[in-house]
Amino acid sequence: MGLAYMPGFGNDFETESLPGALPQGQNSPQRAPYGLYAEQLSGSPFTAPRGTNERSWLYRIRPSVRHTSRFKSMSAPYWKSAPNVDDGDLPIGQLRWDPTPMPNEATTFVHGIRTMTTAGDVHTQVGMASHVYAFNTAMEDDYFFNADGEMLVVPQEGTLDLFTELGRMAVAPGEIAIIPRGMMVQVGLTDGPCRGYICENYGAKFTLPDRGPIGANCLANPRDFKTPVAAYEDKEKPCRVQVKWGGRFYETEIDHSPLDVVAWHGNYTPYKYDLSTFSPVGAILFDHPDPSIFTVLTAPSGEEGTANVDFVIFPPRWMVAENTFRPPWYHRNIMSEFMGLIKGQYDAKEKGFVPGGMSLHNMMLPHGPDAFGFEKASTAKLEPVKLDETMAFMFETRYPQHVTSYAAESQTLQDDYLDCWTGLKKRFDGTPEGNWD
Ligand SMILES: O=C(O)Cc1cc(O)ccc1O
Ligand SMILES: [Fe+2]
Repeated sequence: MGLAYMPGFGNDFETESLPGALPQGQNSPQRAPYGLYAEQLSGSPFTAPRGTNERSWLYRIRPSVRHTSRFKSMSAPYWKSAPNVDDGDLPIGQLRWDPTPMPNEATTFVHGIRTMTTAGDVHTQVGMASHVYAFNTAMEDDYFFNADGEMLVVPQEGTLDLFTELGRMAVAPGEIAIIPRGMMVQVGLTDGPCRGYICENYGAKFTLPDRGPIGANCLANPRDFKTPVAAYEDKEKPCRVQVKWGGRFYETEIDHSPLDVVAWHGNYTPYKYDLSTFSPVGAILFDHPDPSIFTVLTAPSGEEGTANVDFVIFPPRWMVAENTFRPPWYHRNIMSEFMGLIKGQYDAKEKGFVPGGMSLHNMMLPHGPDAFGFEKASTAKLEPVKLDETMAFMFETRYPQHVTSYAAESQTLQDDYLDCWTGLKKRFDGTPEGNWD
């Protein structure tokens, strides 16, 4: 697929797939070019301050009100929303899962989503959900939008073809994509079955974190975010629009494709980002910094420095710190940490946490390197070491993450996760050196 993208984060873009399709100098001409309908998609209240005001103007073959009528409920039993109170008494402990198996039957993206955790309350636009997806079949005449939140998609296997209202993106493992709240999408695949993770963000949109004293460069740079150019289909045949709204699912039949936006302008857009363009900043003399230095995107909660959810990565990097225990320290955290592994190994858990797997270290629950990792890092010669061919990530939220019954009862849940810490011996023997035998 030779797809084209426009660079920049939060830019005001304009794009047309037919010459002259985009009105110039105004949004609502009496008649839009090509007989298109003008429609505004508001991603923020009209009155939001400039810095967070987001909307796009879409010029489309039919207005989307022609795409959304007579909804009937649809079943998507594994996609849960917060508060997920029906699932009863579920484990709070440190949890870890093996990779979700690929489905055996034909499964599309929407039906291949399994919720692992939910946090906050979808009805008040607070919190998030962590999902896995595994699917093997392209959506043909099905289209989907999620009114409950934006979706941060983190592929682990297989390249996604995300055909959104504003254009088309190919998103491979090592890249991420954002599908804005309310934006129509059709998900296809290009190179076999797909698996990955989704952060469904019910709250304020993801944005770039401030860099503070780091300055004007490094971490995720705005130019590396890519928004698709306009693309449309003029398809007249029976189709379905599937909707997630208020934690429930609905479906409606229509007689044409809703991906009929010929031109658009604005700043409420889907985008993708290649994680290898993240320029990490880290410890160049001693100690292990807080993982917030690796924040790619942050979704604020309204309380300063307290994210509704952060998306943090652990990319390839050099470890050079002197006289330092280099892996993550032992930790208890008011924030809740859901982690996944896209490829390679994670330095706190060389075994057991595998690509496609997941872990959950919930609010105030202790965690840290396993016994093997502790031993190794405590005795290693501290030369410069490159952690290479690796990419782990974390969805870190201020709200406790409640596991779903699917996650708690899954065959992939590791019963023996806690054992990874049992080998942590008492080293204290009253001498300043401690006992390292
Ligand atoms: O592995 C984790 O739990 C994530 C994590 C990484 C790190 O470098 C420091 C703290 C932390 O919680
Ligand atoms: Fe942690």
